[in-house]
Amino acid sequence: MAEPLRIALAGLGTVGVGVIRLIETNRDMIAARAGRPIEIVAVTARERGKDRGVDLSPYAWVDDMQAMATRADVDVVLELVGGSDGPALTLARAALDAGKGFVTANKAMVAHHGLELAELAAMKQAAFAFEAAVAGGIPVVKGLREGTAANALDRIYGILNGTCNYILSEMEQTGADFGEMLASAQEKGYAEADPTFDIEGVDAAHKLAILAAIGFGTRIDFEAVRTEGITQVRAHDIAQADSLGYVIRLVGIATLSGEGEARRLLQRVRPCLVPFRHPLAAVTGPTNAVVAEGDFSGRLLFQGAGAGDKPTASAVVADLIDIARGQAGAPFSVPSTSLVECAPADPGERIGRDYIRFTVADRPGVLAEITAAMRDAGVSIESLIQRGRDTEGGNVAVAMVTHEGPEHCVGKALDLLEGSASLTAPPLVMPILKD
Ligand SMILES: NC(=O)C1=CN([C@@H]2O[C@H](COP(=O)(O)OP(=O)(O)OC[C@H]3O[C@@H](n4cnc5c(N)ncnc54)[C@H](O)[C@@H]3O)[C@@H](O)[C@H]2O)C=CC1
Ligand SMILES: N[C@@H](CC=O)C(=O)O
Ligand code: NA
Repeated sequence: MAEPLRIALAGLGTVGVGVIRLIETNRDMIAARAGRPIEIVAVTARERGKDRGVDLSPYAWVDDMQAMATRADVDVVLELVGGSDGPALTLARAALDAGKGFVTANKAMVAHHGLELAELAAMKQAAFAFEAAVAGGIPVVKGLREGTAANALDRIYGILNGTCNYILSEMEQTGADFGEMLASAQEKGYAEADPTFDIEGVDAAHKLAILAAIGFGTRIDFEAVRTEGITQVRAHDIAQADSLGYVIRLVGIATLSGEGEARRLLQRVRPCLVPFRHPLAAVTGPTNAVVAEGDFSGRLLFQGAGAGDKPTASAVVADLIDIARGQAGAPFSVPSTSLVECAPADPGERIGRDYIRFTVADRPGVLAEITAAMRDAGVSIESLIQRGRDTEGGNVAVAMVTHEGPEHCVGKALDLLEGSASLTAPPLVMPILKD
């Protein structure tokens, strides 16, 4: 058998321990498929003595994480620490600069610095891979990079955050409370170290920016992703959506439009109403799903576990196997210097239907004021639902569904209502996902 591929592993949390277990469990099979053994030689984390439920004695313990980058007995540095900058980024730069392969699950770092790292990797002829960074165990980076390589794509969208999907689908199915489900997602190892990245949509935005670059051949533009999380979604919205034939999911959508100079990229992460019949409606728990529409392939659906130790480890080790086989390839499908700039699209130009939830004072004339604002802004109302007298403090929730129209009209209507004494809380707008 050929020489082993020697790994230095930084980070022994949910994913790091998952990788150790996977390599130990499937050692012989992995060696056979990779054509050579994959061996962890050195590990590091914050606390040396912590019981992680795995035996670390076969591996050298390294106190200084950065020292891993230059060890002579290491071929690939595996970063499972997290954080867009700081020690993870320093390690990435040092490892690639030293000509080591570099594998990471760190979407925050790839979204912010992926192009720089890809350029460094190309210069040093070193492998750089991050399958686990997008949609955990789903081979969607590989799927887009290789499987759809012959297609022009104009829309990539999906459920990209396991924590949010777990929270929303549990709230929907069991009536569970948001905070309780977030704590449960953290306990199960789905959430980021800072879970606001999950619930505010930032984690999904990191992943969407990476997918857009791979699928469209555009330079990563994380700053242009318009991001809303799920913290404003109430049990009432979930129940209302259900009565209308929808579930609520946090969806990331990247759309490429126009040609040449007029080419525009719209990247958004938002809670959306998903029709029961749409494949994304059946995606529950920490599962992720990505839809890519190719001009020849048609609609492709990639679905699987988006978070958790085992699925994420599966994606990490798949990257290591590719490197062992000498098949790592260009991380963004084309050399990073060939990725093109694409200006952001105006979200107001989106044509679609929206769900709008108003929280209003329970008194006469309020609905007339809302519908007048809609009329004046050119928004056509498909349905308006106020069921009974609600909740706290004399407030009532009113749900509206619009007919298809330009999004800027909805924005104008909300501007007209801004400051109205009838509205006791800011409205929540959620688009209705098209089939
Ligand atoms: N948990 C999941 O389901 C998934 C996580 N990821 C990504 O994988 C990476 C790791 O995530 P988890 O394993 O969940 O995190 P974790 O918080 O469970 O583990 C992080 C590990 O890094 C170590 N660490 C942190 N800062 C360090 C430092 N300055 N020096 C040395 N060690 C340090 C910690 O001691 C810990 O062992 C993150 O980038 C995350 O976004 C990606 C896909 C799924
Ligand atoms: N926190 C992330 C983990 C995987 O990327 C999620 O919940 O999806
Ligand atoms: Na993946």
